[in-house]
Amino acid sequence: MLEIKNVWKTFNKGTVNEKQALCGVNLTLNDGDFCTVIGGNGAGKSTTLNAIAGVWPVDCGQILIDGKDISALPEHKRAPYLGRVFQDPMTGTVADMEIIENLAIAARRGKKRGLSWGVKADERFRYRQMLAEFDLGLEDRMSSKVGLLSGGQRQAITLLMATIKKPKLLLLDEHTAALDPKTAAKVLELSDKIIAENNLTALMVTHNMHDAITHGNRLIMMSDGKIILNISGEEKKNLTVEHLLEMFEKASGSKIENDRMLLSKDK
Ligand SMILES: Nc1ncnc2c1ncn2[C@@H]1O[C@H](COP(=O)(O)OP(=O)(O)OP(=O)(O)O)[C@@H](O)[C@H]1O
Repeated sequence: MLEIKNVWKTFNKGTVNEKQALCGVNLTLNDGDFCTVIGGNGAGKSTTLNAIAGVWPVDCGQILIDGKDISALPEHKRAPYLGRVFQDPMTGTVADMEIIENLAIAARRGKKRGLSWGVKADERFRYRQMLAEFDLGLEDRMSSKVGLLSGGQRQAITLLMATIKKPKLLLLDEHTAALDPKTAAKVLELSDKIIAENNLTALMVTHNMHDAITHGNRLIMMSDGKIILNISGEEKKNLTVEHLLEMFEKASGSKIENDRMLLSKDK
């Protein structure tokens, strides 16, 4: 489904700030794989997601979705394949618009404005049902402006917007990191549910080792722009934080230096 083949990315080439952020990344995800991505500070996790989304061109290598090479496509032409949720709850939604308007915009992504732009009763009913499943009371607030919602509620709406058109690939970039632990757990539960119910393929960057272990069927660990661990199947199911730390130290030859990751290891 997703194939990343020998992708390299250098920032600020030829300057004192030159940084080789991706060094020959290779990754294949099958349909329905839910892969968590963990690693130290500056390991290349967000850069990998940006490379897939086409935020900038990569130096070399290929990115394929369902066998189609999207490496040369600009960001807006990759958007139909992708759904993305960022860390900041403010980024995915339009604060001044109602919940229902935000959802309607997401559902019409890629379509030309026309007579069908108004929200019909059956569409309203569908959104109401989707929101009711979240169990956050949002189904009774469909006409509320999104700016009035809490960070967790807003992130739940962003998640729904990112998946409403069933993207080929869902990119979650530390999407619960700005939330309090209880809300983060709720948004993760919603993410699991949406991914499973729609059989989505997903990549989720997290600094929380416990979350990386307990969610998804795959786990990759990055260090210095490379994937140093790629775990799946029974090995993923039986993984513990201690084991993961040991494997990281063995594979990278160093101790983990990401404070946030270490802080989250006992949760
Ligand atoms: N647009 C950019 N311009 C210059 N350097 C960048 C850019 N984006 C990322 N980098 C650098 O590339 C390296 C990898 O960054 P990236 O954001 O992918 O790390 P990360 O694994 O997501 O880390 P963190 O957990 O700290 O967010 C870092 O050294 C970062 O400073």
